[in-house]
Amino acid sequence: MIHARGLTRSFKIKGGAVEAVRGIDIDVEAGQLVAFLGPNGAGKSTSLRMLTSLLPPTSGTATVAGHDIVKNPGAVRARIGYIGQKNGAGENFRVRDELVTQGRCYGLTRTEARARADEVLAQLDLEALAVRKPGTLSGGQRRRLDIALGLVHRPGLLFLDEPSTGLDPQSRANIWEHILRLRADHGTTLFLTTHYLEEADSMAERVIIIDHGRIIADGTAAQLKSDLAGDRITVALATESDTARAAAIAERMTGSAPTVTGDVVQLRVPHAGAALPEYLRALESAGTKATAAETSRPTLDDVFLALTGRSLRESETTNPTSADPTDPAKDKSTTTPTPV
Ligand SMILES: Nc1ncnc2c1ncn2[C@@H]1O[C@H](COP(=O)(O)OP(=O)(O)OP(=O)(O)O)[C@@H](O)[C@H]1O
Repeated sequence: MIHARGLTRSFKIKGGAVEAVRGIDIDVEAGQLVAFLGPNGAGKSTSLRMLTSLLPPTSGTATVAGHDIVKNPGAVRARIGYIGQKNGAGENFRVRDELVTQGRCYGLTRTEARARADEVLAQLDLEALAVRKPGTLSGGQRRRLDIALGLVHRPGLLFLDEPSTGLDPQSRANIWEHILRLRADHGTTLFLTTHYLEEADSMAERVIIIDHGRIIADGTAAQLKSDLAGDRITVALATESDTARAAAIAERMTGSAPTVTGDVVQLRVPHAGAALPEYLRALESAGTKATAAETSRPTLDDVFLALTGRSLRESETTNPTSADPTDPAKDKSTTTPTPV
C-alpha cells in the first residue's frame, strides 16, 4: 500500500534551509494500522503530506495505493483519504450537503453522492446531525465529520494527522472506536500520526518513530519495548549515602548508570520480576535497605528515551500549539514506589 524510498523534503527559509525529512523508507502492507510517532517538528506532517501527494518530495520516490506520488498524484488522491489537522468541512452548508458536495468532487453522480453521504453518515454515527451546520458541532462530532469526508470515495488507505488531538478523553475513545471499526468492517489500511503514546501503544499494531526527519524505530509496540527499553525498577532509599550505594550497586548489576532523582534510584533490566529480589538482596548485604520498591513495564516513551536520551513526553509538554488540558502526554506523574 505504501512503499517509500529515500524520501526527503527541505524547505528554504531566510538564510538557509530546514531539512524536515531526511531520507525515510517505509513499507506498509494492506490492512495494517500504523501509528507514526515523534516529537513536535520531527517531520510527521511533512512525511504525510508527501505520501498523500500534497507536497512534492525534494528527493526520493514513493508509490502509494499502487501509484507514484510524483508521476501520478491524481491516481494516488483518488485512492486514498487524507484527514489533516485542520477541519475539512466549511461552515455554510449542512453536514449532509458537505458530504454530497465532496462525493460530487470525486466524480459521483448526484444520486450516487447522496446515497454515499447517507452511508458514511451511518458509518460515523452522524445521522442525527445531518441537517446541522458544521460550526454548531462539538469537537468530537466535527472530527467524525472530517473522517466521513475522507471516506466518501471509499478509499482503501486512510491517512489521519492527529485524529484525536484536542478532544476530551470520551471523544477520543469514540474516535478510536470508529477508526477501529473502519478497519474491522472494511479492511481499510490506516496510517496515522498521534502524540498520545498510550493510544499508539494500545491501538496500533505497528509503530514507526521519527525524530529529526529520520526513522529511528519501526516495529510492534511490544517488540520495541522489549528490544529497546526493558523493565524498570524504582527504589527509594532513606539517606544520601544509602542512595549513592544503591546507585553503585545498580550500575554494577546492570552495567549502566541508573537514574537518580533525590533519594530514588531507577534502573533498567530485561526482567524486573527476577532482578528486583536480586537487587534488594545485594542492597541488604551492603547494609542498605530500600524503604520502597516498584517495578514497571516499559512504555513507548521509554523506547524514545533509550533511542535519543530525550523524553517524547517532555518534548510534547512544551508544545506551544497544544492547548489540550486532558492531554495524557502532559501527565508527568512520577513513580511512587510502594513500601517494602
Ligand atoms: N512550509 C514550511 N516552511 C519552512 N519550514 C517548514 C515548513 N513546513 C514544515 N517546516 C519545518 O519542518 C520541520 C518538520 O515539520 P512537521 O510539521 O513535518 O513536523 P511534525 O512532526 O508534524 O510536527 P508537529 O507534531 O508539531 O505537527 C519543522 O522544523 C518545521 O518547522
